[in-house]
Amino acid sequence: MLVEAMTVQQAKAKCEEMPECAGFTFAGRPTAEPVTVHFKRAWILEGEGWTSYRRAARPEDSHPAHADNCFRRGAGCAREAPFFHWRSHSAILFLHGPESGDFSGGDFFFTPDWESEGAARVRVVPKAGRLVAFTAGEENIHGVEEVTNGTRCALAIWLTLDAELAEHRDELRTARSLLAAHKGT
Ligand SMILES: O=C(O)CCC(=O)C(=O)O
Ligand SMILES: [Fe+2]
Repeated sequence: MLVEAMTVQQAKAKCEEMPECAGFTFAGRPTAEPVTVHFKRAWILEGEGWTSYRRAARPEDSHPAHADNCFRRGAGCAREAPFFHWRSHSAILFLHGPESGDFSGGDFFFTPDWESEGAARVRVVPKAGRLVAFTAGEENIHGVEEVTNGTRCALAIWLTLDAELAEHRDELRTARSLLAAHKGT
């Protein structure tokens, strides 16, 4: 896909930057000197006397890191339309876990910021009846790691402190009148 002279270190960085890069090869043995690097779209090895580097496949998150009441803007998070800026709290109720055999992977995670490495993540393994609850802002960037098999089900619950923006105001009204009726008894 591309042939260019550079060091192996530079080639690794360049391959990471190109979404289609599967790896690269060059003639000869590993060296710190610049070499003629052949970047590869597909991983087909042929010929002798070449050194090859294959790019490690990074698992894709099934639900990439996000916050529930703002959207990423640079290093920060903009709490404004068109996002669900009125959300104050979130809760995820897991309906099953990997032990059910319904799916593999799919750990819920919190991450300290948008770009953090996987090692910095705090994971919650889904399990039937387990609930994770948190404030909905940028202090709780979270997501779901790759579901590698099957179908994963969870119930997401979002709460707001702004009664005017609640999606189910009729439910609020019903709750209020039930409470009022209860107080009267
Ligand atoms: O499915 C999950 O565990 C989390 C889903 C989530 O974060 C969302 O829908 O905003
Ligand atoms: Fe979320």
